[in-house]
Amino acid sequence: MKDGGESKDQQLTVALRVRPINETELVEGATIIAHKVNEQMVVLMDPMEDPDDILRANRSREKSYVFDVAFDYTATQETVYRLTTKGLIEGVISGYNATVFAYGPTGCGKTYTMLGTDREPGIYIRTLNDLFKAIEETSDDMEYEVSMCYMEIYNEMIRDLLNPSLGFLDLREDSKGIIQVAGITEVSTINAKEIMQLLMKGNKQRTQEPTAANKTSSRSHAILQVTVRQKSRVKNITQEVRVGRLFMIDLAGSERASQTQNRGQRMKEGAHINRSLLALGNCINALSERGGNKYVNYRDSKLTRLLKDSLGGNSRTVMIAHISPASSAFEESRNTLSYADRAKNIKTRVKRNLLNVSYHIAQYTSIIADLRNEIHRLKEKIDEQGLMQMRTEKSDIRNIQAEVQLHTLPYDRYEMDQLREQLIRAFREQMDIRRQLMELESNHMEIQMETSRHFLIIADWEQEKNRRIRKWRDELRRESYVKEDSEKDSDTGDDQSDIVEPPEVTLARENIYALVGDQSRLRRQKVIIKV
Ligand SMILES: Nc1ncnc2c1ncn2[C@@H]1O[C@H](COP(=O)(O)OP(=O)(O)OP(=O)(O)O)[C@@H](O)[C@H]1O
Repeated sequence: MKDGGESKDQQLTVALRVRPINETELVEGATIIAHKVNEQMVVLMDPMEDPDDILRANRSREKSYVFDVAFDYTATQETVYRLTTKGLIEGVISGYNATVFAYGPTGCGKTYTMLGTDREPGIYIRTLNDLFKAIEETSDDMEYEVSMCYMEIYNEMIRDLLNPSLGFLDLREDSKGIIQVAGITEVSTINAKEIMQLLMKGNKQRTQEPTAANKTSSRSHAILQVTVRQKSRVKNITQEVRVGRLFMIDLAGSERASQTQNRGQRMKEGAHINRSLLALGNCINALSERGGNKYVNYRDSKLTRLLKDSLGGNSRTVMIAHISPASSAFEESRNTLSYADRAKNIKTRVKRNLLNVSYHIAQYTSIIADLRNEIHRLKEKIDEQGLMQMRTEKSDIRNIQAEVQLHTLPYDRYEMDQLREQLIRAFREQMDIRRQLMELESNHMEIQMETSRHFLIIADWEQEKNRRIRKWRDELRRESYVKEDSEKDSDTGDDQSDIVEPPEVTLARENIYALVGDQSRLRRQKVIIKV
């Protein structure tokens, strides 16, 4: 894998979604304390504020937070998707990495945003639908391979949600520094309905248990990873493969263990969930430090190891923070808001992932043969146009072919490099001939059109002149009947010398003369082009 050259700093995008207040909260007598003020701002009121408390009287009752985008209970799944994730798709199919993760306390709508329901599908399915559409639109020139895997991290262990029987899987770092889950099932279907079924089925495999805050609380972090490999259909010396990876993550609830009244197993989970989230928080803290000098420890948890590229490295990343609007959730909402607020300072450096796949020697030979044919065809075309014989003895292509025939496998690196260089030269020459030929053809056509236009002006004039002469003769004949003999002797005028050629016709004659000159110059230029 190498740098794609284009690399730029990118701020982590932070969105906030405030879900609708629910029945339980209303029954408990909660009031709404989180309000969306405009497209980016949310205000959180402190429900404990007592107007009679003199000590606190001077403190503000509310705190406002500004994010890249803010949603409240009126936002549809489509709007949330469009304003957070849709814009990442183009990058992913062009070889950039992207990550979207849902963060927030339990029961605040993370799974609703990411997976959604059959009737209100979330970000996963909308992204995949648009991704396949975008691929279809460009698949005339490009060849794509899409694969997906769906996993959970539960108690610091990784499980395959598409095939849980595989047991616990390990994280591995490959030679290019990319973190992979060893042995995970990769699916490569592009049927959106099938994918939704797979995800729904996979989500049922997620470790879910009721907590005091959510009846079907997801105790794990769920990760949907989509890999798009793209290569051009046009044959070239080196085949460039672009690899874009998209992570869509539904994190486990960020609540404190004590708040969900969890004991025993739930407490242990809480500790593990919090270990991952704590590590995530520490990474976010370190990354958001101005100046960026602080050491970032990704190795503290599986989640941060997997998200290393997404947070601090090569990825466009979107965080969607979730809160409840209820007064009973004030503490959690405030924590979530300040966590999300800090994340706004994170910058990532995005680069396109390029992979160069060199052709095998047999393919080089076949490219050389193709090139030879192409050059031969071009030479014939130039000959057809009445050009001189092309100088072929010195053709680089022949030298290349001679080289190829001379050497048999195995090729060492030096020889391969030389061949590659010669091929590139031959490509350039071929392009140059094409370009010159096209220019000549277009000049030739222009001259022909110009000449025809001038000939038309002259032909029109000749017609007009003949018409005038005929008219003059008719008049003369008529007059000769009625006029006396004496008059017959009088001056009849000079028929043709009276008809003066208009200046545009004279100009057309001059232009034709000049164009003939141009044509012979063009012919001389064509002669100069030699392969
Ligand atoms: N924007 C919303 N509109 C309508 N219903 C919502 C919305 N957000 C959440 N809900 C509902 O609230 C409940 C809890 O949401 P969800 O399961 O998505 O929370 P969660 O944050 O994923 O919780 P956990 O961390 O425990 O898994 C669900 O019944 C869900 O349908």
